[in-house]
Amino acid sequence: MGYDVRRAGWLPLLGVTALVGVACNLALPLVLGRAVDAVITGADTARWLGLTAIIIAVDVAVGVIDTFANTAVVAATTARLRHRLIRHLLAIGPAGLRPFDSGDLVTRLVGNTADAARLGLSVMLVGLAAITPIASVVLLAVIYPWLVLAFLTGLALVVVMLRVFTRQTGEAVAAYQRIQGGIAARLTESLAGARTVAAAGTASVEEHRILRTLPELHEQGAISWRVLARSAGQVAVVGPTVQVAVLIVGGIAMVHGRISPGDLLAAGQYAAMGLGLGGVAGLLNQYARARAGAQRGREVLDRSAVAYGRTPLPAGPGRLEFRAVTADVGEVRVEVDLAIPGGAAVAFVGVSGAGKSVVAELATRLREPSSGAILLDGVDLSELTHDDLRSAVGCAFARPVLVGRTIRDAIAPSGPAAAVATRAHDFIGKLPHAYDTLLAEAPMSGGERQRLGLARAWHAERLLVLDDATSSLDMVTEMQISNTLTDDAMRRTRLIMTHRLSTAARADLVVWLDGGRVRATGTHRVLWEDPAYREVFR
Ligand SMILES: Nc1ncnc2c1ncn2[C@@H]1O[C@H](COP(=O)(O)OP(=O)(O)OP(=O)(O)O)[C@@H](O)[C@H]1O
Repeated sequence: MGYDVRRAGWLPLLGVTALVGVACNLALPLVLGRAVDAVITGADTARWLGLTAIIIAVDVAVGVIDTFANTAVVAATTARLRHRLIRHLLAIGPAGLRPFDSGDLVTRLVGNTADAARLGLSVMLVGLAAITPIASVVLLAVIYPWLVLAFLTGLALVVVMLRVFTRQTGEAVAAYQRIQGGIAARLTESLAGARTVAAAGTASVEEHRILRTLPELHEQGAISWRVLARSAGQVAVVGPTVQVAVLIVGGIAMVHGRISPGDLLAAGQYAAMGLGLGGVAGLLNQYARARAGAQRGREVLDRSAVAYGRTPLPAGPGRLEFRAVTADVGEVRVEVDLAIPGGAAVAFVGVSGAGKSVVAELATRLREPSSGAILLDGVDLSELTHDDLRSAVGCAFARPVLVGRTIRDAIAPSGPAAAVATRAHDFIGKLPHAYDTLLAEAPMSGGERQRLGLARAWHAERLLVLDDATSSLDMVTEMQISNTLTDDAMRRTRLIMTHRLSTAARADLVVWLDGGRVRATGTHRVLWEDPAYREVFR
């Protein structure tokens, strides 16, 4: 998928207005020269002065349209890029996003998209900027061919300077954006752990850690400006020198009667316009920022989105099969070969790090297996359509992140009935606006958050996976939810990753994980005979 930032409704209009603007600028010296000659000779004065006025008026008009369209193009393109990036970010899934820091992603999405939105525009403007020097050469040749020689010498110098400028500025800008992303990443990390930082009293250490690359950021910013200033200075020296050379050649030609005073005036202006590439340095700087911003967006878009299949989920009891499944998680390999009967309540137990969460992610397709297949009622999860998979399978986590504005949003697509089943309804009823209470105005305990997380997952029609999702609940509430779970009225298949003995004891079946593998399966009562199994619950 490309990162096309050139498609925008206003861009063609901008191209036309910019082109008209360039044409006006190029025509003006010639027409002005004619007007001067007309004033000297007394012939056609009104015609040339009138034409001069028209050109100036058109130039002003396109300038106004240009400013408006410029803003419109950048705003519309920025919005489009942000939509596209957000859509893609959410489609990549947790596994694909792992290499990125969230703060860095925010920078890419907010700041870098605004830069990237100028890519099409700056490519067009840099392209149009080349018209003026080329046309100036042609027009100087039309006025008097020898003028071209003086002019080209200066132009060659300026082009070399701008090439050096483009390279240096591109490097500095890319480094600047990368360092900015790093600062944002550390800041988000720190904000997420604000409580830990406060408790440890390490705020100043954090401040230094977050901003430790500030000197490098400053250095890269300074390099960009130094490069820009140097180029502008060089162009400022070369420009007038070449203009003087053109005027000397032109002056001699005028003395010999080869060109008119008006021509000399026009030649002087073309020399200045053709070499007045100081503005191009600014454009190239904008182009470098846009390119670097687009590159950072492309890195995200290059990560492939989770692909869903086209197979609808057939009717079935919710039988879940792990067929020779392996999953490589960092250095660890999890291996599972297992068939879970439909409608069973299965507890997955094992010491910390045994692989319970990895199995939960695999069962809900939040992680892809490295090999093997996971089937729900005979269909590989990866072949199921998005809607069938997500309505059939739900997952609740130990530390749920509540998203949305209100409590109602946070448990959607489930509704109040799910909140009743997961014992969340009682505390929701005590909130000022019950289900319409804003999340920001509803301070919640860990257990209450877990109950909302459970309610959210409750919509699952066939497979419900609870990854330590009741670990913060008090004994009574946990027991109540366990009862609802073990006597599930919807007869769904339930995988319950747990450290709790009572949950394992109530399950139809226990899968004992050890070092990423299934060590044994059976009922809790039978497994309990094994001292090593009993050790898991110590
Ligand atoms: N993103 C990751 N990168 C590298 N290793 C990981 C990652 N996630 C998990 N692991 C490793 O995979 C193994 C299994 O982890 P998992 O979270 O599934 O254990 P768990 O049984 O759920 O533990 P707990 O009971 O503490 O939640 C562990 O060794 C863990 O360190």
